[in-house]
Amino acid sequence: MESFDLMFSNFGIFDLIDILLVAILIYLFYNLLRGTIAINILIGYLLIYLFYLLVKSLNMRLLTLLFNGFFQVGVIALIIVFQPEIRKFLLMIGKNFKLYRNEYWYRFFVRNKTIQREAELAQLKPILDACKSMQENSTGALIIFAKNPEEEHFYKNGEEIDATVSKRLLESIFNKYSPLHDGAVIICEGKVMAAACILPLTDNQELPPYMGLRHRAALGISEVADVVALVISEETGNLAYARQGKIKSNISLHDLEKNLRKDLL
Ligand SMILES: Nc1ncnc2c1ncn2[C@@H]1O[C@H](COP(=O)(O)OP(=O)(O)OP(=O)(O)O)[C@@H](O)[C@H]1O
Repeated sequence: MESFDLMFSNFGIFDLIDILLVAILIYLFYNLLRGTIAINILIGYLLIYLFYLLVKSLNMRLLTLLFNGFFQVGVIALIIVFQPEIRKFLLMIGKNFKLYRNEYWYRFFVRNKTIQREAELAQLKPILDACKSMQENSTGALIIFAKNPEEEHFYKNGEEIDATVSKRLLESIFNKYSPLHDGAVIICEGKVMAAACILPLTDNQELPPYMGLRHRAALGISEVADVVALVISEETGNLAYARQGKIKSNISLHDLEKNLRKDLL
């Protein structure tokens, strides 16, 4: 009881902040793992650890020795097993930091708002027009908006295009008779960089059944790269929008424009 009192007599504001920060980190990490098979791996690992504590307290030497060896390389094993999740986690932190040093303030304070709006609309118009027409014709499409072509390697497996974005170009690529219609188109800095790209699929198990491979590829790439992924469903013509490992389905063209403006421009 005395040691308990002693422990709390030293408890200060920084301890409270410390605990809060750890709780936030655990919550963020749990959020990343939720719905993926990684959460099952973590639960398995924790169960083995509990079993290890049990055999240790019962003084079962042979089993303790065995588990000791396992847990000595535990941290390295965890880093290897959770490598994709740790990567996503770091990416998430980096991205949020980047938000503060983008051109938001410059644009907000310095540039004339009308000119800015016109320029933004001009950039988005061919994409929005193509989406509208593909929606009406129920043409399936997967479009990735990348921010930095140098950083991203996921489109290297597709067909390099490097052409200015236009409505007709997007429609031609996703026309079901086009040899390039399968896979994703990558747009970066106003250019169609590549088409027919194969993207990593998400292993999220909470997706509704109507989200097939196209949606899984959109969500998958948004989990591992700083991109926006847009899906037009071939079956329903619905639009879905994925970013930072989250996907919103059935969004309107108006919401699409708003989101693209917010996330890309
Ligand atoms: N790994 C991948 N990377 C990029 N595109 C992919 C990938 N896997 C599948 N696709 C695309 O998704 C198409 C198949 O989509 P599927 O019908 O499974 O998806 P969906 O999410 O149900 O969408 P839809 O509502 O359009 O049917 C393929 O023809 C291909 O163009």
